[in-house]
Amino acid sequence: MDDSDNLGGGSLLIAWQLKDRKVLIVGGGEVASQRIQSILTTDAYITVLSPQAGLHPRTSNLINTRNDRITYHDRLFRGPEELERMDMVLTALDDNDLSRQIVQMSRKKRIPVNAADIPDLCDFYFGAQIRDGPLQIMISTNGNGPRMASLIKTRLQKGLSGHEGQALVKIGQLRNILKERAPGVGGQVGRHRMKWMAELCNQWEMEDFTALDETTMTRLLDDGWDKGRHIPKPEGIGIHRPRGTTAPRYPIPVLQIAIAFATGALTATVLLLYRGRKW
Ligand SMILES: C[C@@]1(CC(=O)O)c2cc3[nH]c(cc4nc(cc5[nH]c(cc(n2)[C@H]1CCC(=O)O)[C@@](C)(CC(=O)O)[C@@H]5CCC(=O)O)C(CC(=O)O)=C4CCC(=O)O)c(CCC(=O)O)c3CC(=O)O
Ligand SMILES: NC(=O)C1=CN([C@@H]2O[C@H](COP(=O)(O)OP(=O)(O)OC[C@H]3O[C@@H](n4cnc5c(N)ncnc54)[C@H](O)[C@@H]3O)[C@@H](O)[C@H]2O)C=CC1
Repeated sequence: MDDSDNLGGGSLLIAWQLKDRKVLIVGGGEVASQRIQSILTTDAYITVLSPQAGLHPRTSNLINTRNDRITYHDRLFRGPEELERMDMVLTALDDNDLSRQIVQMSRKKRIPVNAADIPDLCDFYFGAQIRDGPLQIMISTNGNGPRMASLIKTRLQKGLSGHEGQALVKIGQLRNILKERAPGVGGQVGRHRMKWMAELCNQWEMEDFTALDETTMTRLLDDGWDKGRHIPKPEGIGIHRPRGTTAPRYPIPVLQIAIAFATGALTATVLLLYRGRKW
């Protein structure tokens, strides 16, 4: 399908940086506990507002163990003053009217807001998440099927090797060292860096990156970047893929061909036997 057939009606998928920003969560039930967990991964400061009696055990636990990031107030929401200096507001309430009012207050102050019980009024939605180190995958159905988002997540997880996060950590380190070695923003040097990094990612297997260390990274830059910006083979700079992580390049087609062959042979045999049978 052509992408241009599909414009409009979607949400912007972005990786929102919230480090040291202030997030208000009104409510402390199960949904709030999930919100807290999601926001904690961003290193934001969280304020939770809810009477103690309404706290889910997971919320209580997070409040107790993460008081470096979470400020808890054991009380009901008081009014617009709660929103002062907040960068984001989330409601996870069993009170739809209050949730609606908080959305309106946030909008007046131009603070992005999500109300767990009123999709139509949300500035943004949460989604199902797959995380592996720096790799972050969000599955959004744009409000259509939250549970289905979770099931699609499980399907996608099965397609990952488990090495992506580690590979990305190494790639991040390598890119930083390369920027130190060939400094400058934009221009010719930027274009060369980008071309070399893109080629390296295209030519190496994901697992090769996981095996990089300080020595082999230096060797890769000495023998590759410095010598005409070429891409060395992993073995050429002393990288031997860790045992058990060698992913065959085309595992599924090979298996499919084998199954198709076996099925074909079996069908032919059955047909021959059937034809040869005297009734
Ligand atoms: C619009 C949105 C707003 C927002 O919350 O940002 C929203 C809204 C609502 N969810 C409701 C119900 C359920 N939500 C879940 C689960 C999740 N909900 C999440 C996101 C979102 N939920 C946003 C859209 C995301 C998208 O469409 O992609 C996930 C993905 C992420 C997260 O919450 O962090 C997380 C799964 C994470 C994971 O497992 O990985 C389950 C399943 C379960 O609990 O097992 C159920 C019951 C079954 C079902 O309904 O599917 C209801 C009540 C409906 C009613 O009353 O009938 C509303 C309000 C309404 O729809 O009116
Ligand atoms: N977006 C999503 O993924 C989902 C959303 N929902 C919706 O999210 C909402 C919350 O769900 P749960 O956490 O399961 O509910 P819950 O009943 O466990 O929690 C409600 C919380 O609101 C607090 N609260 C109530 N009035 C308050 C006030 N005036 N000030 C401060 N805190 C107050 C209570 O103390 C409690 O902590 C529900 O409206 C539900 O429909 C439900 C499931 C999934």
